[in-house]
Amino acid sequence: MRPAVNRAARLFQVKRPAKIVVVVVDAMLAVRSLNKFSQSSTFFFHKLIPVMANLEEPQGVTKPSSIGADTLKRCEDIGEASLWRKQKRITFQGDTVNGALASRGWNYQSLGNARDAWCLVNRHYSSHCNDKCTGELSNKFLRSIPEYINIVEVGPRDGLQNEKQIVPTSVKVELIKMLVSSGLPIVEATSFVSPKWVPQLADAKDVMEAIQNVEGARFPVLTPNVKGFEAAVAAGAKEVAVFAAASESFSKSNINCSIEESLTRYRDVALAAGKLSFPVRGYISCVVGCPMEGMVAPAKVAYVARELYDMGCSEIALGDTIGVGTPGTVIPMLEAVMGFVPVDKLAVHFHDTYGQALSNILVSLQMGISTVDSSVSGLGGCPYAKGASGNVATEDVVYMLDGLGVKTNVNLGKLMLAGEFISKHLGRPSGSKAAIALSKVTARASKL
Ligand SMILES: CC(C)(COP(=O)([O-])OP(=O)([O-])OC[C@H]1O[C@@H](n2cnc3c(N)ncnc32)[C@H](O)[C@@H]1OP(=O)([O-])[O-])[C@@H](O)C(=O)NCCC(=O)NCCSC(=O)C[C@@](C)(O)CC(=O)[O-]
Repeated sequence: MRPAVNRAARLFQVKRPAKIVVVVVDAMLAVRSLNKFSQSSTFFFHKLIPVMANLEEPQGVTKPSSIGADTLKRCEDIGEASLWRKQKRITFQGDTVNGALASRGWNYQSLGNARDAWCLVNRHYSSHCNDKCTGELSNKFLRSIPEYINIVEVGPRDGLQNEKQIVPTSVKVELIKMLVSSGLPIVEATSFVSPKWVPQLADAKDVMEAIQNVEGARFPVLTPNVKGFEAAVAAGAKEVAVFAAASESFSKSNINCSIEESLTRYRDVALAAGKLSFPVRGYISCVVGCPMEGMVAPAKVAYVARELYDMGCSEIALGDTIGVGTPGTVIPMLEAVMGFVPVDKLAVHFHDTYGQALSNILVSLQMGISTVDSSVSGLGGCPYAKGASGNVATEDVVYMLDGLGVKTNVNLGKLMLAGEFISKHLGRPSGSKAAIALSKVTARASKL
């Protein structure tokens, strides 16, 4: 055995042949018991030994050497045939499985079995890009994507505003706290709008007061006029958002005035905010399509964007309110807006009505956008845009960005807990495909 191990160590430049001895016996048993690999001694020496020898030994988690054939089989059952081949990535660039679990907000003990945790981590990280593109993003399709993406979580505001049943203030506050603890840097907390228009957010003042001591995130709120701005400031808000539209009909139905009238109101809000040095975000709804007018011309969006930027908005958020956009319409719209507003001042806000949100986000990132709005569990829909479904789910966005190797600072495990919390309260399944899929994996793993 020893000469074979030393040969393998030399062949693969593994510096710790002793570690190979520790793992080799169990590994041989495991490999032998897998029908698929039983004939494959080549696989064993060329792939398995070196990658196993490089594994760190995580504290409290079953050692790689004691992962038995049954676990391997089950991993294979859940699509993890590549587990062994991808083994090296389980160290998370020098981290241990334990650390990796902690960084995702999972505790291996809660999974019931450390081996499950090992599988889950590897499974979970299947969204990561391969080693070739990690870090440098050197692939030509990914090169232009920013290294860090700011996620603006709009669930407590955009996500809940359309809910028929009034969500108790305490639930909203708990949701916000859970979202913050997942690492989200910006959580849009509520709106200071007319309670006659949006009854769900009539408790805006109470929500703001309850989160005054919550640290670690910014909490912008929507204000449609100076009255709303003053109420927001009195309740402790430190930054606000105004919301215009690129479609006259939508402007009328959403805020009961024309685009020009809304811009006049927002200049007043921007002026008042400027005096307090508060940032103002400027939303534009219907940037590619309107529920009443149909297609919206990019030039109209560019015009409103320029007006909002000129009045002092620090960021312009481009909203596909009814989720009809595709990269085919989003790209020309972004091109038009970028003629007037610097790309680092732009954010994208996609609803997922037609299942296009992630592809639209991806092209936006490729065009240099580094701020993306999303809503936990895909909650949402605008009360004044019939048929608009939820915003793109934050879990899905984080999963994709993880896969691209883009930093977000968001812990997907903790984010999923926030999603579960609010979905449970609303009595319906999560609207996030990633959250549903990952929960199934967790449930299966806990049965192993
Ligand atoms: C803009 C208004 C107020 C105009 O509403 P109005 O009826 O034209 O205004 P008004 O000045 O005649 O006031 C009517 C009543 O509202 C009160 N009022 C007036 N302002 C406020 C205020 N700030 N806060 C609290 N109360 C207010 C005002 O005092 C008065 O009370 P009354 O005398 O009848 O008792 C109304 O249309 C409104 O509140 N609209 C909000 C609609 C909304 O919140 N829509 C959803 C947000 S936008 C969105 O979701 C899209 C986005 C941002 O996510 C991006 C995307 O996806 O596209």
